[in-house]
Amino acid sequence: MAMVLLQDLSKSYDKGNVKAVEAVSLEVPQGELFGLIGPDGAGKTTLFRMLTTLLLPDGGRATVNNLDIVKDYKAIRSQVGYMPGKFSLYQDLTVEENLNFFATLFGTTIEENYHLIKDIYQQIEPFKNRRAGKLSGGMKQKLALSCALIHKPTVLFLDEPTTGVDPVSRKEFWEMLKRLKAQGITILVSTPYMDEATLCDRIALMQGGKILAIDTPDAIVQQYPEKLYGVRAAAMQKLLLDLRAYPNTLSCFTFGEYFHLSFKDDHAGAAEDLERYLESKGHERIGIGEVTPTIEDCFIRLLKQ
Ligand SMILES: Nc1ncnc2c1ncn2[C@@H]1O[C@H](COP(=O)(O)OP(=O)(O)OP(=O)(O)O)[C@@H](O)[C@H]1O
Repeated sequence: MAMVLLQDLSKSYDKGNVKAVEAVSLEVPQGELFGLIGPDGAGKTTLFRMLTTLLLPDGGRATVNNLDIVKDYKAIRSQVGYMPGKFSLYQDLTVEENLNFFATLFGTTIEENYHLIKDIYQQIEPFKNRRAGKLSGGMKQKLALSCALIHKPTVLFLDEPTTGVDPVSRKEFWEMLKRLKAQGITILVSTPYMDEATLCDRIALMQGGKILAIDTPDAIVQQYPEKLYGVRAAAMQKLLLDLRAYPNTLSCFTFGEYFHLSFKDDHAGAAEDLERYLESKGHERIGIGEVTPTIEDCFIRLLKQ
């Protein structure tokens, strides 16, 4: 069963001048951990705000647990958990007061659903009398997730939950998400971090309000159509110019300490031909080797199409 269903969902701002979400269609089955991957401004927040009924769409339709996001907004609000991108809890309330507040708002108590948040909340419980505004980034994130979970939602929307959080807390956070998924909660999570894409069951790559690709992370990577090579040399700036000028270069972009390159004609010996060309241009310490594409490579390729 589709727990979240979007059909041509659209939203624009500034009298239609900014198309934040453009005719997005997708389906998330019950119990899936679904990732919305895209850079700042891709439209992730707008999409989440429509699905959590905080913003009205201006085109298309969507349902959450078979409830219409416009007509059935009240019912949806009691069923979904939402962790907005910006820290949205009450900074002057303590950890426990914040959690109590959200529990009361949804007509429940901390005790009733403690089992759901136990794993997460236990880690911040020693600081339960501390004001939320005085917590570290990782602790704020755990409190926000506890508050989003306290009413036992069927669907959880997490907008960039790991942005600005240290790598250890990020890893812990994804482990928590896996445990929540195991309890049958459907999770939609957005992130600008490509490495987190591989932790999702399926992902949608989003840019400029549109979905560029949607599939499992493995399938997206396997669909990369060309062989990809990592290239480096002593003078990287000159290398980029020379690689771009090389007649057999199909695409070339910066990737960590390398340039990732694919050939127009990837014949046997194409890499050796390139090496000779670079030597003729005076390059030293040249390294060329085939690399396995990552989600980030796929994203960059889609953006250039
Ligand atoms: N209230 C608004 N008024 C006008 N334009 C807006 C408004 N909110 C968002 N936008 C624009 O809509 C587009 C999508 O923004 P959105 O916040 O949904 O993207 P995002 O992927 O969540 O990125 P971010 O992480 O920066 O929030 C951007 O071009 C943004 O500038």
